[in-house]
Amino acid sequence: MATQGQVITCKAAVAYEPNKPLVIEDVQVAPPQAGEVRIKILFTALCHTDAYTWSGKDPEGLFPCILGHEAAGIVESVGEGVTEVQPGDHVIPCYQAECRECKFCKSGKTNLCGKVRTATGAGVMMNDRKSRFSINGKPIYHFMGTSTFSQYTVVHDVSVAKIDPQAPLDKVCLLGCGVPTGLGAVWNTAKVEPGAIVAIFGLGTVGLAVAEGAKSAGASRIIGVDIDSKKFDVAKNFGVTEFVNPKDYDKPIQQVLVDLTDGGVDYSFECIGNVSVMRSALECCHKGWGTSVIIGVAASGQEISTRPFQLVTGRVWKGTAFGGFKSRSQVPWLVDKYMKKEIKIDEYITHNLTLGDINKAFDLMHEGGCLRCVLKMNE
Ligand SMILES: NC(=O)C1=CN([C@@H]2O[C@H](COP(=O)(O)OP(=O)(O)OC[C@H]3O[C@@H](n4cnc5c(N)ncnc54)[C@H](O)[C@@H]3O)[C@@H](O)[C@H]2O)C=CC1
Ligand SMILES: N[C@@H](CCC(=O)N[C@@H](CSC=O)C(=O)NCC(=O)O)C(=O)O
Ligand SMILES: [Zn+2]
Ligand SMILES: [Zn+2]
Repeated sequence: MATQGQVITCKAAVAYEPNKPLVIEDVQVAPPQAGEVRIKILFTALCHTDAYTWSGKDPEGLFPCILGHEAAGIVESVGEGVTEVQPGDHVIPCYQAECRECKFCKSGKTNLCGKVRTATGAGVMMNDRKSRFSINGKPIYHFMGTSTFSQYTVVHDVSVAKIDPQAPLDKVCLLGCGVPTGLGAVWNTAKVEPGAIVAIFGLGTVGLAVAEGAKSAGASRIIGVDIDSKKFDVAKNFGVTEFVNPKDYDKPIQQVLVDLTDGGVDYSFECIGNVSVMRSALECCHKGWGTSVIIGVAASGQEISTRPFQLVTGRVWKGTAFGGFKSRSQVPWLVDKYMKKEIKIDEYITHNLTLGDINKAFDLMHEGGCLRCVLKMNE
């Protein structure tokens, strides 16, 4: 193939500084080294975690960088020793790696993987602790080990899920982050059982995927909590059965939920990234067994708190990354579930734009009507 082993120059959206508009640049993408894969990204969506890092509030945020982590594409070339994918394979880059060899992967207790995490947190590749992206010789940092706001990216081989080539890449790109996170928070982390009462704080893509997961798990009541009442209509289509807007009440929202549910919910999910709401989500849980799962990402310096008595009396506080899914093993399974119409994806896509419109896409994200905006990379 003509580009194998060559530097590729392509378009990418570069974040030079926190909160300054992204700039579409000609970026040089070096060939993959041993254990690395270069991917032609065809579609990427935007996630709120991209906006979070761009805001400057992420302690791991490095600039200049190429953000993006919810995407799909085709393998362009592979480095030495890469055996599980080859050029032409359809893939989803996975910010949560799965090496199957490290202490985390072998524990059977977590989907976190330790193999490349220090490198991805430092915006570089593990082999030489350098970036594969540059502009006229000046390095540009990677982000989350994925950097999908580029027409080509280089990732570690442990961060690539090979998927059904029949799957539409403009849809299954969403399986790179938000939808699996919500579904997995219910199925893997909380393990919601039939009949359970569930409260969901925040009805964006992640919260709606929690609702979808809770409905399929057989929850009897799914209570959506959001300060934007416009979210309620769309949330019904994902399984939410009741709605509560904290702005409509004078008392703390946890008390409202305890009163509505004869003592509290069985499971709650925080899908916002607000530490005060995280407290409410824990404290609306039923004494003795209620479990609250933190999904939202809170800014650097933020801390959670509650009276220890809340835990002494049986409530459980948990968190989840990528919904507890093992990425390389289970993303292909999620793609298959979508192909069999067992999970939704299309319904989360409210906007379609191109890479050149990326700043507009971020503006849309901050407006209430946008769930996921998918960018076509090659226009
Ligand atoms: N743990 C993980 O693996 C992952 C975490 N995330 C995080 O999950 C969070 C949610 O992501 P999205 O659904 O994409 O965000 P989103 O911004 O689309 O949704 C958040 C929702 O919360 C609502 N909201 C805001 N403040 C509120 C309040 N005080 N009370 C009630 N509702 C409130 C908003 O109206 C909105 O509907 C983000 O923090 C994101 O960074 C996202 C993906 C993976
Ligand atoms: N660098 C951030 C980390 C934020 C975070 O918790 N990220 C989630 C994924 S959010 C996706 O949209 C995650 O998987 N965390 C586990 C991990 O290993 O990063 C910060 O420090 O706040
Ligand atoms: Zn994300
Ligand atoms: Zn591992």
